[in-house]
Amino acid sequence: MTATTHSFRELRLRGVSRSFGKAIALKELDLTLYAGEFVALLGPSGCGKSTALNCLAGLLPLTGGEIWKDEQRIDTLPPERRGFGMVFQSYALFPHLTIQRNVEFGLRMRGVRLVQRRSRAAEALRTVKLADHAHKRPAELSGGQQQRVAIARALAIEPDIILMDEPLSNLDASLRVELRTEIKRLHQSLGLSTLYVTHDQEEALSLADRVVILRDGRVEQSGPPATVYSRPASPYVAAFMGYRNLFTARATAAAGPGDTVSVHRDGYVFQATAVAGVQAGAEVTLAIRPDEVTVGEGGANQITLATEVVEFMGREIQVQGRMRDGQVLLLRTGSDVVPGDSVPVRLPRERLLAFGQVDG
Ligand SMILES: Nc1ncnc2c1ncn2[C@@H]1O[C@H](COP(=O)(O)OP(=O)(O)OP(=O)(O)O)[C@@H](O)[C@H]1O
Repeated sequence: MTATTHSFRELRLRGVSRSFGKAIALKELDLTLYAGEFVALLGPSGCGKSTALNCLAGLLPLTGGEIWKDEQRIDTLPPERRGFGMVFQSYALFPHLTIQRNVEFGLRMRGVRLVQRRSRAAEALRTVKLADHAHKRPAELSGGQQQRVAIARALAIEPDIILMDEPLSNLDASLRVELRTEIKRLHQSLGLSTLYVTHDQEEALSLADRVVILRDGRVEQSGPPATVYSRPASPYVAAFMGYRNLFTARATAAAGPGDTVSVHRDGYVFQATAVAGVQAGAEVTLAIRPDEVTVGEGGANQITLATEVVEFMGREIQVQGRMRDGQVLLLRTGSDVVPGDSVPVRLPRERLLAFGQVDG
């Protein structure tokens, strides 16, 4: 298949809400997808990701808000007229149909004639490198191959946008990584606009041009992978981005966004980087990733860690220890550390983030 010519500029969710009785799954969600973009909707279970995708696809009616594709309002259209291809966690293939017929299915529903159907399905199967399996039935393929069939089926209808809901979740670890690369390759070669739902930060960061983190049915942060990874906007996003060390301290002076802020905690004084403005005397949450904590003497933010648990991780080890005041700290290092050691470690100022305590 050749690179997509986009038939729209932007898809816009405006104040989209969805409730189930008293439970609010989406709260006035605003979200824009630009043509050609790969956007990952990321968040923990229950934050509203699937609801957002299903509202978009027309599988769930909205209880508030609107969805627009350029100047066309589409939340009032039936699913098949919205121009989306869908890929689900469960491959949702028909077991009694051949792979070829499964891929043709959406085209048949749209009244595409047999000859054209055949050639478009064959082309989609070539794109996902499954042309040789066209005559087989789903049960004869691996999980990863079945999901590629589902992707081919979505591609065959030549959608404006592909919606993917946790497409890799049913696969084992090695297949997951393999198909992730395949999805990235398809996006790079076809330039298809994609909205991809996942709870896996690594998947979101590796695939997407832009990551949107949802919290309780609202956008908590939206930005390029490198930004949400190194500059999370809140402790909630930080926790999701692998900042496994989160603990409180108190600011000794006010600081603006990006400034160095001095904080103290139980006899320790740390220099940290303020993510947003911090008031003097305010409680802050400090966040640092285990792989940013360094072992060794020297420099500011030096503490001694009483090590408790050491886990072998391949190139590195993960160490769990306690600070003098009992606070648990995780680090990753190539140094030789054993349980029961007293190890000097440093929390580099530029990687130790301080969040004002607005949302816990
Ligand atoms: N059919 C339903 N009836 C009642 N509540 C629902 C229904 N579907 C979703 N919810 C609720 O809406 C909220 C958002 O659910 P949703 O499935 O969108 O979350 P999610 O982020 O996709 O989570 P998961 O990854 O577990 O699917 C949750 O609190 C959920 O319990």
